[in-house]
Parts: sequence; C-alpha cells; structure tokens
Amino acid sequence: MVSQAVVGVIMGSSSDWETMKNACDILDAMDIPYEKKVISAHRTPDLMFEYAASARERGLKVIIAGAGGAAHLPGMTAAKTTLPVIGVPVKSRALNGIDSLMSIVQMPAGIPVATVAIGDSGAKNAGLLAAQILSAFDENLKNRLEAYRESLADKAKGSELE
Ligand SMILES: Nc1c(C(=O)O)ncn1[C@@H]1O[C@H](COP(=O)(O)O)[C@@H](O)[C@H]1O
Repeated sequence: MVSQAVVGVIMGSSSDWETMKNACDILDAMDIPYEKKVISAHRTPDLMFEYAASARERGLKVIIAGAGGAAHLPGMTAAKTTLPVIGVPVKSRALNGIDSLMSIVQMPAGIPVATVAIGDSGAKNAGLLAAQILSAFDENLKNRLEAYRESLADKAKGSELE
C-alpha cells in the first residue's frame, strides 16, 4: 500500500531535479511519504494555483518548492496555501543562484517562505526542515531525526586530518 503523501516536493523544471533529489533522499531516509512534481508559476500557472489551493485538503502538511532564476514558484505557492512552504533556490546558470535566492527570500510581510541555502545543501536542509516540522507531532520521526544527528556527530568526531 502506498502511504498518503504528507510532503509535496515541487520544482519549476525537470532541470531542477538533480538539486531537488537531495530533499527527496532525506524524506526517503526519514520514511516520510511524499509526492514530487514539476509545476511552474510561469509555464503552468493554473496547475500551480490548483496544486497549492488543494494541497491541505489532499493531506499535505508541508510543501518544498525549488526554482531557479526568476524563482516565483515558492512565493506564489505560499500565496495560495497556509501550509508551511520551504523554498529552495536552485543554482542558475547565469547568476549562480543569487537571483533564485533573492527571488525566494524577499517575501513581503504576511506571506512567508522558509528559505534555505542555494543548491544541493539547501535542498537537503529543506528535507530535514520538513521532517523537523512533522516531528513536532510524531515521536517516531523525532527519534529518527535524533539518530540522524547522532550519526552526524559520530562522523565529525571520527574525522581524521592529515
Ligand atoms: N523559476 C522557475 C519557475 C517558476 O518560478 O515558476 N518555473 C521555472 N523556473 C525555472 O527556470 C529554470 C530553467 O528552466 P529550464 O531548464 O526548463 O529552462 C529552472 O531552474 C526552473 O526552476
């Protein structure tokens, strides 16, 4: 049986997948059911509106939205839902993702997007943030997150320098 998705991972283009895969890898590792889709505020605006407007009633709890360049997807998604939206600035070819970051982070007061860092690490942290939000209501997930943190600490303590 496929579990009901609680996280929606959306991205402006299939070219964002290499970055956004990092968020999905974390969700897989944390055993969190999610769905992933290409949705664009620019190229498929009606689909974007419909997706965001129906997200809560379809059972989603958090949305992770990644986009590059003129990255309107996270903010426009946030405008159409009161679910938490985590924005991932995808590294753009022309401006290295600074454009994506500025587009996503500078939301007007009232419509927040929780913005992470540019690129792969940001996407990974978006997955972790989604997990941490859900863990406020899920003891087992909290335990998995604690085990993950312990593995990070063990790795750091085991670091060898030349
Ligand atoms: N920023 C957006 C939006 C949006 O914000 O709605 N839709 C697509 N894009 C971005 O355009 C970049 C180039 O896309 P292509 O590689 O398809 O040309 C991608 O990083 C995508 O997120």
